[in-house]
Amino acid sequence: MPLSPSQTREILAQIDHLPRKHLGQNFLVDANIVRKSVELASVAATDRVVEIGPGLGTLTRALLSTGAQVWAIEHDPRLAAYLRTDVMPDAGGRLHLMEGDALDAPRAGLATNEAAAGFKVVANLPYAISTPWMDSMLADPLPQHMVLMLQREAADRYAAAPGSKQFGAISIFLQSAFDIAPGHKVPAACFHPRPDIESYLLNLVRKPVPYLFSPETKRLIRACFQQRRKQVSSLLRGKLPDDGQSWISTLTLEGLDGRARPEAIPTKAWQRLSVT
Ligand SMILES: C[S@@+](CC[C@H](N)C(=O)[O-])C[C@H]1O[C@@H](n2cnc3c(N)ncnc32)[C@H](O)[C@@H]1O
Repeated sequence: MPLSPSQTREILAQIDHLPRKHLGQNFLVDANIVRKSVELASVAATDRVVEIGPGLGTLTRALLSTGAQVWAIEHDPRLAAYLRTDVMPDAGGRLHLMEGDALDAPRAGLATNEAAAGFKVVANLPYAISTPWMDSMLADPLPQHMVLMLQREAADRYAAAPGSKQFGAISIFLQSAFDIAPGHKVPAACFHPRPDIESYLLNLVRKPVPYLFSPETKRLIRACFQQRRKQVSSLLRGKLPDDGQSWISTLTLEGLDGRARPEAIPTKAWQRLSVT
């Protein structure tokens, strides 16, 4: 059973720990959401699962109870010490815990050759790192499935459709590699302490043929969205050998032309842009 709010408060008192806001320490205290996270990712005994920020191990224990192998990375030394003494001994050698920053080890120490054989990510992400961490996950080998607790605003940006204000570079990169399956709204009452924002459980399934952008193309797309009110023809002037004219001419496939603003251009069209 996941930790209740009072058990969470008790453990935090025992280890003399005050939740740290800058590390996004809002611990899950809702059994239903913990169960849903594991179920949405269909975690099974044969799976390798990466967890970012295991905290007090609520989600970690639920993942381990399926029989899966779990690779987890925790930045807070006091929480990492608690996990080593209180969660690891019950894990039968299936919890591979790292202490450190997930931005330095986005797959929590899961080796590339093992990741290539298939892995999933299930995590209640620390909000401050969600976008840079996500960006680093959008590389080979991609996870088969990710179920991520996110700030509602971030989830809306990741899932945004062209034409909306939230549509940006990260929406394009993510939606080129993953399909967005139904997720869940998560109220603040599911966490201790309660965050002052709404959360969302985002459910991402790797596409049968995922598309990954090169780092150079990513940089160019990001630069375009930094001036999202400008037309693409002026944004690309001087940035590509032909000022982007050959790519711009393909926008007619979408009924668009060089006057289009970045947010109006659909993901498929951005995939035709390539910086070499
Ligand atoms: C939202 S809490 C989730 C805790 C736990 N998984 C749960 O659901 O109750 C985020 C966790 O990520 C940890 N964290 C914050 N920044 C981190 C980083 N850069 N790398 C790894 N862990 C981080 C925090 O210390 C905290 O334990």
